[in-house]
Amino acid sequence: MQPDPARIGLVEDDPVMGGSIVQRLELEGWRVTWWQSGRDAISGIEGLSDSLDLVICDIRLPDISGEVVFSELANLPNSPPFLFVTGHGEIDQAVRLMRSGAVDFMTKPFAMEEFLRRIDAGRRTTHSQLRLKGYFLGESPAIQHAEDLLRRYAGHDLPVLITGETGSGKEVAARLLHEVSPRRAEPFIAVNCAAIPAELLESEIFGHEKGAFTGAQQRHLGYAERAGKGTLFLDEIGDMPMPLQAKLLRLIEAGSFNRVGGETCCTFRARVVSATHRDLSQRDRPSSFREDLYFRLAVLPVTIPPLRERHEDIAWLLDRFLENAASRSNTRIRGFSALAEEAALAYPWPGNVRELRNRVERAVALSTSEWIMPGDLFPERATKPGNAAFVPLADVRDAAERRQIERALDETGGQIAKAASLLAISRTTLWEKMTRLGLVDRVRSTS
Ligand SMILES: Nc1ncnc2c1ncn2[C@@H]1O[C@H](COP(=O)(O)OP(=O)(O)OP(=O)(O)O)[C@@H](O)[C@H]1O
Repeated sequence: MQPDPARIGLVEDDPVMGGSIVQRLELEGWRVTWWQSGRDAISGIEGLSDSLDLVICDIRLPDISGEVVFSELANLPNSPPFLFVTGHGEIDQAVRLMRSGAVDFMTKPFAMEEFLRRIDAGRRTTHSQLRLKGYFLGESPAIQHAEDLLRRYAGHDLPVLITGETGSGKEVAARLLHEVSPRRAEPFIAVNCAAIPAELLESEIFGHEKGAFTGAQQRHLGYAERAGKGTLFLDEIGDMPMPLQAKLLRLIEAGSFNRVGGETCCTFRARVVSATHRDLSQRDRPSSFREDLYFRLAVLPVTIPPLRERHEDIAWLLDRFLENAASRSNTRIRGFSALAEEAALAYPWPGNVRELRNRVERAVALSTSEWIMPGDLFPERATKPGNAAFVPLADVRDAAERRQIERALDETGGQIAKAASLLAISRTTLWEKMTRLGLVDRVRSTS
């Protein structure tokens, strides 16, 4: 199944289950170390942590729970990824563990082929390969954390709720989730619940039979049916009218629905992924949103942070959208001026990524020089001084210094002496700045 033999740790107290897992994994060519209690596993894994590619851990153990094993080992410098094996009643706990960093979970009973596939996907080598390929959503630790979660959620059929401000990239995240899931060859159907008039939404989602209402001249298949075995993405779910919420709950819980005016019960096979810019959690949920539906939709939650909380992505997105816009037009623009970049880093981006994309596209269309200037990105500032939001000057300087240092280190393959010379500062000054800005990991050689 895989070229290199993996080293797997197994924490399972049931001798029959444990024995058969060990036998099967060894047949696959993997080396397995088996512990039958949580305490034995903690001391065993501590000693082997570096060399284990994955730990498969039962949640219910005779002495302590698998959750305690995981949390006690989580702080090891090179702690291995954990795949949990759970009973049906423990899904909530498994989901909580995934949110705190476990790589995956399987519910008993499971098919061995699927189990092997999950082990192969979750083990450490695959993860480092994934890292090497880079992330799709951005460069900041915050967005990479969200992307890691989405990739972990991809192998499951449970509903996912994506929360984030308008324009932050919730639909992009939903599409990524679909693309990395086993459903990728099936349809991805996106429905914006806020954009469709309430009286049409039911027949748009569930379809209708001929004659169901005036004007229904033929049978119409709704989004739920057209999604097939793919993904049904319900955007702005917080705007779904109350009467439809009950029908949606049935769609998810029973896996079935009726077309409007129809008697036949249709089977629903798609995965539901929904998104909202509102906080639908218990604390702030509007009374117009059903609590039971919220819990059903949010089994696997993920938050897309606003752009102002992920500065590292601003420069990355600027370059990406500039490249896109430039490839579509016959532009002679070579890039962003340092001042334009600083202005972008200092701006709070209330409209998030969508606003950044629009501003770059407009700047490319209107700029008259080879380098995009602050006024191209923020033309309104020229006419409305004082309108722009302010951030501390020190933050602007740090962001600009970080970006230039990162560029110099990239250019020199992480060699501090050469980078210092490119930046026309001493090695000591560069080192001090890198320490302050948290960039010391980028250094390869201090020669
Ligand atoms: N990580 C990203 N990489 C590239 N483009 C992105 C990224 N995130 C968002 N975008 C772009 O930003 C715009 C808004 O993204 P998207 O529609 O996914 O946001 P949203 O949160 O779903 O918005 P809304 O709340 O309005 O539904 C789109 O043009 C999208 O292509």
